[in-house]
Amino acid sequence: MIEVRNLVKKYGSHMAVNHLNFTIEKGKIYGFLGPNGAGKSTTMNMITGYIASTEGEILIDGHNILEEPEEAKKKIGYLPEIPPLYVDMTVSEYLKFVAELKSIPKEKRSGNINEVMSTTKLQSVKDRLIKNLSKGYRQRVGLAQALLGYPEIIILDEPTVGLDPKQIIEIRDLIKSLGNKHTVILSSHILSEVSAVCDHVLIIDKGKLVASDTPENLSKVMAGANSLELTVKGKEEVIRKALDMVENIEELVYHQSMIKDACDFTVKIAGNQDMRENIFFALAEVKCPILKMQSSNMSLEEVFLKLTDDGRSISSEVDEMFEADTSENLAEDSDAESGKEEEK
Ligand SMILES: Nc1ncnc2c1ncn2[C@@H]1O[C@H](COP(=O)(O)OP(=O)(O)OP(=O)(O)O)[C@@H](O)[C@H]1O
Repeated sequence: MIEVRNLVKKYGSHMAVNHLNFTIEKGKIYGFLGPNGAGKSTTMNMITGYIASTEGEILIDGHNILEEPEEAKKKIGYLPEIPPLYVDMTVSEYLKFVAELKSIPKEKRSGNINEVMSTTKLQSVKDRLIKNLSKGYRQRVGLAQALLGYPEIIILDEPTVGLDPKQIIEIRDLIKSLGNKHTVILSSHILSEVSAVCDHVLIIDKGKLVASDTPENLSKVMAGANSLELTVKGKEEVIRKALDMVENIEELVYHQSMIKDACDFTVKIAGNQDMRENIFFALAEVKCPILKMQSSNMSLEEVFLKLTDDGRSISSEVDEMFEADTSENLAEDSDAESGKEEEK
């Protein structure tokens, strides 16, 4: 669907994007994760044809974004970090305007506008001026404009920044539902967002791709091995003997358990094999009940911190921003929803 080959963007001598290579497959939700200044927006702006690359190429369904921009851009709906809204228009006036800009045939415009307003739940505010809407609703208007024209690919740059927790959940649910019909690329520096929404994660740091995998695999691979924490009732020798018979177990480390007559073990498993069922049956056979079995993979947050130098400072920065935004937007939104806004 999207091929990014050897992509470079230089601002003077500063390398904002440093030889990126990746492929985006159809029908998945991709998370583009990285600290501030990692090069996420620059990459998205190149994929959508907003800015030109210094080197390399981007193919959208086989069309080079610089050589065949019309064909390539038709396939993309883009919500930039700051949505390009005309705030003196009403929601429906603005969407009509965008539909015209996107050259959607006249007879299809109102049908398509109604559809995207229904997807983004904008009907109740369709005659409001955009400048009088809360941040959450403005973001939905931005999403609606990206969805007009049925683009196959939807690119969203930090779509939940500045929203309150309720709005964040709504926008995330909306993004998940978009994944049924579209290929979605979502940039974010919020780790929980990426693991909650995305099928695949690309981690970028200082313009370079440092990881590309599913959130689950990233956690496993970074942990060095796939391992389980077990608490089992029974004698250490009996449990050991039973687990020794299970294939793919590389290492068995005993720990004293806090629970009476039980033993704790860390079990390291080869590769990405899921051995939980085999372990269950092996221990059932020797009548040693499992009291706890838990995967001890790294969280995506730990992976991110390990892969990027300044991950830790970024996370706390995000938390602080999030707290500040929350109170501000809750006030703003309660106005919008209770209909206290006056249109000027
Ligand atoms: N127009 C520009 N001129 C010069 N430098 C730029 C320009 N745009 C971006 N940069 C630099 O390129 C690097 C990547 O910026 P970019 O905005 O792509 O990062 P980002 O990952 O999207 O960060 P953020 O999450 O803060 O938006 C940064 O060092 C930034 O300062």
